[in-house]
Amino acid sequence: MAPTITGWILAGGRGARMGSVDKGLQPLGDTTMAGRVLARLAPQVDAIAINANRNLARYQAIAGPGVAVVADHLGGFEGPLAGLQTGLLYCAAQGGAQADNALLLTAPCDSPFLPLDLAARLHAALVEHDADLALAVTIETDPQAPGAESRRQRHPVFSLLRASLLPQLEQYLATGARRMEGWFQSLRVAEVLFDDAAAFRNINTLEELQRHAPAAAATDIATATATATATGSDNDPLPVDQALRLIATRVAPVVQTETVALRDALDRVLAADIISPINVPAYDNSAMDGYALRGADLPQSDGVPVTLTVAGIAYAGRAHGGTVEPGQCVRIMTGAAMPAGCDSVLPQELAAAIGQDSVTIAAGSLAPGANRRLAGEDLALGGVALPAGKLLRPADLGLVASLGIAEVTVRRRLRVAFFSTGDELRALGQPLDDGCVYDSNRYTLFGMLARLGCEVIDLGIVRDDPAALEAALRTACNGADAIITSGGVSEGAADYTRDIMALLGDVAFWKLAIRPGRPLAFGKVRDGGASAWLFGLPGNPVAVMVSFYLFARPALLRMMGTTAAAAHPPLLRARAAAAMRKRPGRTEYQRGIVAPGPDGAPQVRLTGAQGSGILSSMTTANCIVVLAHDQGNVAAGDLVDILPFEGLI
Ligand SMILES: Nc1nc2c(c(=O)[nH]1)N[C@H]1C(S)=C(S)[C@@H](COP(=O)(O)OP(=O)(O)OC[C@H]3O[C@@H](n4cnc5c(N)ncnc54)[C@H](O)[C@@H]3O)O[C@H]1N2
Ligand code: MOO
Ligand SMILES: [Mg+2]
Repeated sequence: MAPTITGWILAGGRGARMGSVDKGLQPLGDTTMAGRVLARLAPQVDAIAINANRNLARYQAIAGPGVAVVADHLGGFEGPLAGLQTGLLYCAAQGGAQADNALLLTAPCDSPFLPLDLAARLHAALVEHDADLALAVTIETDPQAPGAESRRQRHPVFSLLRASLLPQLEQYLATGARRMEGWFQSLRVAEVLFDDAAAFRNINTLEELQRHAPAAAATDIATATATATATGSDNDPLPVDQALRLIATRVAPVVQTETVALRDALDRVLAADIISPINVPAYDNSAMDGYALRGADLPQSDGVPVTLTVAGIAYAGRAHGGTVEPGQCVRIMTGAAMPAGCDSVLPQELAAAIGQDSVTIAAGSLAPGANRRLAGEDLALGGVALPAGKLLRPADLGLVASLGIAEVTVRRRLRVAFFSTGDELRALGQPLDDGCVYDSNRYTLFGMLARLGCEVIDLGIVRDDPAALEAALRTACNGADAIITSGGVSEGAADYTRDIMALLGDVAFWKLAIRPGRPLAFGKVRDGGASAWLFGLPGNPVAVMVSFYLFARPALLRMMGTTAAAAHPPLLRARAAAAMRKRPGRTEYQRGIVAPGPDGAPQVRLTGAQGSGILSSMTTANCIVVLAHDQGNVAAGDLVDILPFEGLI
């Protein structure tokens, strides 16, 4: 299960070095220090809250509704460790079923330049080292003494920790100790080195604040570059989970909603919980065709048979009006309301004898209460029938209909622009000149986007020409929420995508530790006031599909407003029919065909050559075999992970 990360902004200090002002409330650019930290942290986490000990109402105004502002559990400005404790208590209170998996990410309110990949990188380290806590580290050099030795600086207030540490922290606090680093000594701590020390700089004095205010507007761009430094290079490609995390922490659901007729809601994302206005079923009813009776009338388990008088008949939609007296029963059909007084139904085939107006029941043939469907047993009045974020499937339409609801509010459709790049590409209908290929990526992309229910904007083929590329991206920004391109992201002499994307926005280029799909660009591109998230996918036809499914699709689903669970379908296990070659140190996505093996359990074989230009392998396959980062060669008979292409729905 994916962890839930709660962002926790530490704003509970006295601000001693700022003349006791409330640091988080100091204006910075067009917002406040805390507002800025909130804006940078919120996209990285699942939930966020502010920890403040003064001016709670003003913090609430900055945070807006839905963001909690929480004062320290220990009163009296006891320092950041008390803030941490309050954060862990907050997680526990929110926790529910997720509690074991909950994480807290702290950041101080006076660090308006904090990295946009803070959560992603700390989380990756926490998992990799199976640590209790991950914290940020930078290398500091003294600007006054450039030649002097640099030192490692830990930033304990930028920590990601497991919410389950609360009892340990309470024990530590009970000793009277209050130092963060003191407590950390008892924990498994993973350090994460960030290149950009300036991102962690905090503002301590009013003079510093004045100095930084003008620069604040420019920091989005500066930190975009910091994000880009998490790039992964040829020698050190970025693992899949880090890239996914980075993407997930940045994109947010579209805000607009629309109300549509129930049938039009198929494959759309529910914008608000559907609360059941009725009980379903609305009344107790029979699950069987047979005889409704009083459980108390049934024979003792070792007793003699009982004969009941049939006092009437109940149909679905036509109830038996009267009350059933002891010794009586009612002939009843499936779905008919239970007559007053009855609590059990004898299926007719279980009757020992059926007479003209009587039924005989043998001992032990029925338990009291059997075959009665209770009012509200499917959906209870006032309960959440479907949660916001649900991608509506056929069953969901039926469920909503069972509540009598004819229209639902869904998020608006995502608008996705896409184009192919390459001088060698020819559109369908054109002659295939020497050295050219037909543009197939726009068709696979169209299909994949249409399946997601996106509004697609096809911008055609764009030449390997910087000006043409720039124009296409600018056009795409206007009117699209996301842009998908294929080709030109590698390092060939005609691969311009990277330069133009960087020119137009904040784009990270990665070499991913995967195959296929190594080069990938992700980020935001802008044109005037318009902007869109951009996925620059590699050109090879299999790479474009694999990188779409693995990276773009989950991000688009999140933008559509689905819950994280929907964005990542579960991997299943199948037995390898034959050996598979696999190099450790990268995740490999091989095309497979899964079918029942000799024992009936799923067995998978590869489609043959796995080159990333062999598109036919994608049409032959019915699944992707996912071979994990650290995994080596697979022997015949080993279990491997697979991602099936087709779901039932
Ligand atoms: N020196 C290096 N070369 C390459 C590397 C590398 O790391 N170092 N990575 C290789 C990998 S892996 C891939 S994938 C590709 C990615 O290249 P680009 O994104 O720059 O894509 P192009 O060069 O434009 O095209 C690659 C390939 O795909 C064909 N293609 C492109 N678009 C389409 C389309 N719409 N329909 C059909 N086929 C398409 C194109 O003709 C090329 O054959 O770079 C490797 N090189
Ligand atoms: O991404 Mo490339 O297709 O790995 O070959
Ligand atoms: Mg290329």
